[in-house]
Amino acid sequence: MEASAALSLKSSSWIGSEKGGRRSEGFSRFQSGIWEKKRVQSLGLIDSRCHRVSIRSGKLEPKISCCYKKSGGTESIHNSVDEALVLKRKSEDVLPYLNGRCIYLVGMMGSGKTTVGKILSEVLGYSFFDSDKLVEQAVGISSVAQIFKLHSEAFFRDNESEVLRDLSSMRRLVVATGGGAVIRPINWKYMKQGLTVWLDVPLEALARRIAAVGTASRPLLHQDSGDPYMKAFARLSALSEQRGDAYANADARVSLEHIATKQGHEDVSALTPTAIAIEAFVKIESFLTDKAAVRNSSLPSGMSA
Ligand SMILES: Nc1ncnc2c1ncn2[C@@H]1O[C@H](COP(=O)(O)OP(=O)(O)O)[C@@H](O)[C@H]1O
Ligand SMILES: O=C(O)C1=C[C@@H](OP(=O)(O)O)[C@@H](O)[C@H](O)C1
Repeated sequence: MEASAALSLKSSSWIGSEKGGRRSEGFSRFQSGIWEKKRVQSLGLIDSRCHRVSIRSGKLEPKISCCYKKSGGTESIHNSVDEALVLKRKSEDVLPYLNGRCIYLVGMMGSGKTTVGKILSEVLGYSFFDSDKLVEQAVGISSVAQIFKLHSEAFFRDNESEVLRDLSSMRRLVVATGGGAVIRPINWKYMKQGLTVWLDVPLEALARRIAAVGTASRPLLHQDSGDPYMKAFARLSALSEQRGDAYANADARVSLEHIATKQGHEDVSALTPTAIAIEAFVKIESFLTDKAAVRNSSLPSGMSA
């Protein structure tokens, strides 16, 4: 089945969980001395391995963590078998073009980088990293909010750049970056070693998601009082203004508004993370095949790269 056909399948609103690892429920953790792969869950038809590795002092330490949350331990994150199948098929289309290159997800806080990143990594058989978690591990402080409080945002940003630098020499990873990683040009140099994908989510939807889970883990949005939605919306708007076009540097843009229109939904909240992951593959494939076509067109006739 073509992705476009599957994207038009009826889907219901998706109710997810906060940043997987930020809450401990359903989050099992393993450590091992080798680059071990561990099957941690079964998502029906999909090979669902998910690994994380820690970086300390600029060195990669093979710490493997299972990072997918399924509330209640039984429900699948995929809306339907059809959706899961399309996802699998799209991943198989994209895999040869990716050729081991990493995928970096960029986007505002709450745009779904962690949620979608885990799905992409599982189906590709890539490892998953959350750059915020890697900074926490490198610094030895268990939350980004505490790092901001005990040190400063600049200290966090320096460590974030170091983490991205270390990741840039690796292959076969999906990385959920922090929402502010895009503001430093050096981070783009690191991320452009792989493929960058922008999850473009309307501010209203971001504010709704963040108001639902609270702002405790996101220091730039934290508020002591006031209506959670209104406060989150105001802060997100200001940040988005400051960041200008930074996200648009990404190689591929996944617009939730665009997917919702294609699927005939009025609101992006009807979209499942799997549908968003499928669109990410569509956009990645199109970027990579366009690039290959440009390369081939510059070769002498009869040759291909
Ligand atoms: N497609 C979606 N629809 C509704 N909520 C979502 C969707 N994707 C993620 N969420 C929820 O939004 C919040 C932020 O998602 P997360 O993946 O942690 O974003 P990020 O890593 O970009 O900050 C979480 O509570 C998550 O469950
Ligand atoms: O947008 C930002 O500046 C930030 C986003 C956060 O990551 P998420 O996008 O994963 O929430 C985290 O890195 C930090 O709180 C700063």
